[in-house]
Amino acid sequence: MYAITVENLVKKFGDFTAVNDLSFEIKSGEVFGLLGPNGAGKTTTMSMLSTMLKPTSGKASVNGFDIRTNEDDVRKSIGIVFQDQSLDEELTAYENMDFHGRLYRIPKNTRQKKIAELLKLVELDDKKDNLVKTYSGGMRRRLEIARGLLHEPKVLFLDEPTLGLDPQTRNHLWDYIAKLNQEKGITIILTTHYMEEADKLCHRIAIIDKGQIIAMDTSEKLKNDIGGDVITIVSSERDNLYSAIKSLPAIKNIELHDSSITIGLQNAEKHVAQIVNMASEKGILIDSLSIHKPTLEDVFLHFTGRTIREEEASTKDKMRMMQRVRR
Ligand SMILES: Nc1ncnc2c1ncn2[C@@H]1O[C@H](COP(=O)(O)OP(=O)(O)OP(=O)(O)O)[C@@H](O)[C@H]1O
Repeated sequence: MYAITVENLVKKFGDFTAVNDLSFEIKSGEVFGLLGPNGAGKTTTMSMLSTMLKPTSGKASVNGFDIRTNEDDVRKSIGIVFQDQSLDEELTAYENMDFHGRLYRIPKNTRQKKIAELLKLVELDDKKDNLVKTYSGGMRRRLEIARGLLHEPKVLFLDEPTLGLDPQTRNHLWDYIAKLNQEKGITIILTTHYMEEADKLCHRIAIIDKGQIIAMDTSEKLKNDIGGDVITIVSSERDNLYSAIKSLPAIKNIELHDSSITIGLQNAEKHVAQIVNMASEKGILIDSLSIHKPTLEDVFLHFTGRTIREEEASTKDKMRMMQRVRR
């Protein structure tokens, strides 16, 4: 049983293709992640699936409802927590929840019961009468998630759920999201540019770049596919080194980057001496060498030749956080 099916989805803004022929399925009860750098097309995809944006072409259904012809039913069956904060700062947490419940026409008794239950779930019940403007970033996100669940959606959309939060708060929020999925069986689709977040939370991950899915699987499988280990070598003579070692039989894949060479292979410790010896026989200097288990960053690098560039992302985080504070 699929919660979401997407077939050849495309979104163009003028001549620019932001989402380019995406196809995937999400099973009921799954936590599915769209991982990619800024501008990859993640938010645009989520906006189309949640009916906030019309696709240029392609098809998708959410909880069995067509996103093009059955917008109301899609909306009623999903909860959304998007990047830009939409809480009313001048209201308390309870009032924010209550307002949302009224919008969805949830009867008073049920509403009161659900609000109490959800505020407890996200551990905000003792702060329910405090104004949201006194809340920290992490508390606000938890409240947004609780609010998104008030009308009992089957699918929850989380767009960059931990954007701009400190690592401790981020960890805390991951626990809530995992708990929601396990205890309530809610299907979750989330976007992130934090590899650790995708790794920790998602049953399956679609790595997206320039509007296209470049790889999709479980985190473990994606990492295994590029070799059991990764050796990263930094050398000013990396072109020569690349030519010298590229045909070694143990090497599963080898890539040349701006400042390094990455090698995917099994049992790296067995082969590292051979690589170093070949370099020294040719008089090639190695500046540094490291061995590690593949990460999702290695997977991204493997498919795109680039890194997800956390630094750039964090500049954007800061800008967004400043916008939030100003509101
Ligand atoms: N309304 C719009 N008009 C024109 N271009 C747009 C519009 N919305 C998004 N884009 C462009 O589409 C591309 C994908 O944007 P999108 O927001 O989906 O990326 P993203 O992967 O979610 O990254 P981010 O986390 O930065 O939002 C970007 O190049 C963006 O500039």
